[in-house]
Amino acid sequence: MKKIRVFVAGASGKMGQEVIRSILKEDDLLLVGASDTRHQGMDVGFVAGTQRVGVDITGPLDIDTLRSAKADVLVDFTNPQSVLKNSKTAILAGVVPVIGTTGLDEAEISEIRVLVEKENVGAFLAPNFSIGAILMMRFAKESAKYFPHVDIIELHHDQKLDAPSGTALKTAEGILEVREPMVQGHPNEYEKIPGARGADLGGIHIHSVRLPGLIAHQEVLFGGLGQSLSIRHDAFSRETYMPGIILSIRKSYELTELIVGLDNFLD
Ligand SMILES: NC(=O)C1=CN([C@@H]2O[C@H](COP(=O)(O)OP(=O)(O)OC[C@H]3O[C@@H](n4cnc5c(N)ncnc54)[C@H](OP(=O)(O)O)[C@@H]3O)[C@@H](O)[C@H]2O)C=CC1
Ligand SMILES: O=C(O)C1=N[C@H](C(=O)O)C[C@H](O)C1
Repeated sequence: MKKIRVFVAGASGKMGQEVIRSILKEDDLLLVGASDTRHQGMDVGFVAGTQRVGVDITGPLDIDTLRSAKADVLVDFTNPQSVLKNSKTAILAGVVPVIGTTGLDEAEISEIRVLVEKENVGAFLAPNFSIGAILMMRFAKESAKYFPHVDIIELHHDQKLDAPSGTALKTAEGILEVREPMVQGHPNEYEKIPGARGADLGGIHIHSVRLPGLIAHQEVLFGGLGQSLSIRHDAFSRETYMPGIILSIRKSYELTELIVGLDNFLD
């Protein structure tokens, strides 16, 4: 059986550790390397609280390390400042990046697309790997055809760097595919404190809550005549992302184009 060779960037992080634990359980996946700014030189199995696996954490990624690991896929859960460089390094090394890190803007995604086409090496990007979150986005897009007035409230742990979340942005972008940009609320409304109405994408207001104790939660709130509709997803642990990540590794390792969104891999 062909084993898919996987390198994990952000190996010491909250997601990286969980991803490593999951990879080690799959017979067709082989962990061939790990990088992080923390725990350098330590065995990843030890860091992720599993068996010793003999893969030590190296520092920030470079092309030679990736090439010598003979990786097929780079799974990236680092941070918004590192993800573009890591993804480009992977593509230049002939390795398909599976990008979970959020915070890439449109121009950066275009840069990846251009490099993918030039190098004929694929890439996969998903702001959310949880099936429940994908369904929330799908139902929100459907609902917006009938309820054009919508606010998004996303709630995350207080260590999150980017706001709004990648999921909130993807939800709003999906809604804007079926409902024209428009002004919501009173045309003469004003903010007594800047930001009171949240971020605005095509009239959709996005509110970002950051509190200790939370993991990842989002409510898409629609208002209509005499009624409202709420679509809510709650991630209570990071295990929720693992089936989607494992599926994406299996579907991505032979890609030669950029694909965005886990929904592309679901029936
Ligand atoms: N797509 C999805 O379904 C999900 C996406 N995410 C996203 O994943 C990202 C990571 O989240 P999370 O695990 O919670 O974050 P953490 O901060 O817990 O982990 C990130 C890790 O990456 C390290 N790191 C930073 N720069 C580099 C680099 N250049 N090379 C290697 N490692 C590096 C960090 O080290 P240091 O602290 O020293 O900087 C840290 O150990 C975020 O963008 C988050 O939004 C999270 C959950 C689900
Ligand atoms: O930082 C997180 O934790 C998460 N980030 C992703 C996002 O920005 O949407 C996915 C999920 O919400 C968890």
